[in-house]
Amino acid sequence: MNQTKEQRILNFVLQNAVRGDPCSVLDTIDKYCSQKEWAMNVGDEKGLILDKTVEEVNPSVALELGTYCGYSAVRIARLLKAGAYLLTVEFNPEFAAIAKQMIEFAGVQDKVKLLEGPSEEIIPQLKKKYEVDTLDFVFLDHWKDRYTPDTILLQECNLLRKGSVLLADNIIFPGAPEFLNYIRNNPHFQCTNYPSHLEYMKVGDAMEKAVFLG
Ligand SMILES: CCc1ncnc2c1ncn2[C@@H]1O[C@H](/C=C/CNC(=O)c2cc(-c3ccc(F)cc3)cc(O)c2O)[C@@H](O)[C@H]1O
Ligand SMILES: [Mg+2]
Repeated sequence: MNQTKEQRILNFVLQNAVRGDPCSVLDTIDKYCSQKEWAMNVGDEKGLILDKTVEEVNPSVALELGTYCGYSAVRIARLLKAGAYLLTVEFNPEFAAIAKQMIEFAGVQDKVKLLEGPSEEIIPQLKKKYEVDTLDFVFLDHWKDRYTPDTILLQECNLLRKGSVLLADNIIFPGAPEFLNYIRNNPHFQCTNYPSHLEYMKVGDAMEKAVFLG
């Protein structure tokens, strides 16, 4: 049975990256996906915007929607302080299995909890089942038409507090126009746009930061 692209990416990491070294895992994925097979990781250029935002927020509890192969989970987890952790949500079992191995190989498994299932089911469970009080940082990188309903759900579940930071990928390409309209016209959020490029391509893209004002 021939391999999937995601399995090829994982195998390339297992054979070429340094076990326990998150930066080497990120560099190896970026090398494979820029030279051999494109894949929808946030990538090295937008990854720097993600890094800066995570460092600025310095979250104790972070949430990621859309784990995929685990690239941004490794990217975020490597920057978390002692005792801080990332909850990452993925509903495709194959991708979840790949991401789990990627996270473990990078050595950040103690900081990452991979939650398998659709975000609309997981988000309402975060307080009771996963003992979350509020979220300091949320990275949105799943289906683009889910950004708005999940942002509304996070508010309904009282998971955001004054100063919680959302960062959304792909504002330009593939685009999240409905989310952009929602969040920029919402008086409870202070938005900032970060122009960049689509991962591994010369196509324009951007990330949007939205700080919850309470
Ligand atoms: C039900 C809610 C829900 N709950 C839990 N997990 C969920 C979920 N909805 C989705 N997932 C998982 O998240 C990942 C999907 C991510 C979706 N991302 C893009 O579509 C995207 C596309 C391009 C691009 C494509 C083609 C181009 F030509 C150019 C650019 C670039 C990018 O950076 C992109 O992020 C997968 O693992 C899903 O299984
Ligand atoms: Mg993306």
